[in-house]
Amino acid sequence: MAEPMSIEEMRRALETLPMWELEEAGTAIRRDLKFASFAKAFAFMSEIAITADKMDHHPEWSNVYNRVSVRLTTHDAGGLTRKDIALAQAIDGAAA
Ligand SMILES: C[C@H](O)[C@H](O)[C@H]1CNC2=NC(N)=NC(=O)C2=N1
Repeated sequence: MAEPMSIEEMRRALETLPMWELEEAGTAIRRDLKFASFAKAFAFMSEIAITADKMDHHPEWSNVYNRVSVRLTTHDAGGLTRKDIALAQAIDGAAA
């Protein structure tokens, strides 16, 4: 099981993810995305759903029309782990 990250490790990882906000408790990160259309938002979610399932690491997310809100945390570890950072990087890559 992935271990929660140390504060220092988290700080360094988040420097590479400027679009993500760390929740106050320090146990999850969030990013809000906006797309040109519902179809584009849904295509993004479909792509990430496949990636996340391959990684066996799944986002908490919601979609309203062309917006997608994503929250990443590792439930098994009760906090942020390298798995969340890897999924955030995949999400940034798909949204670019
Ligand atoms: C059994 C399975 O590997 C686990 O339940 C995985 C599935 N996806 C997961 N996703 C997230 N975000 N956190 C987890 O702890 C987690 N655990």
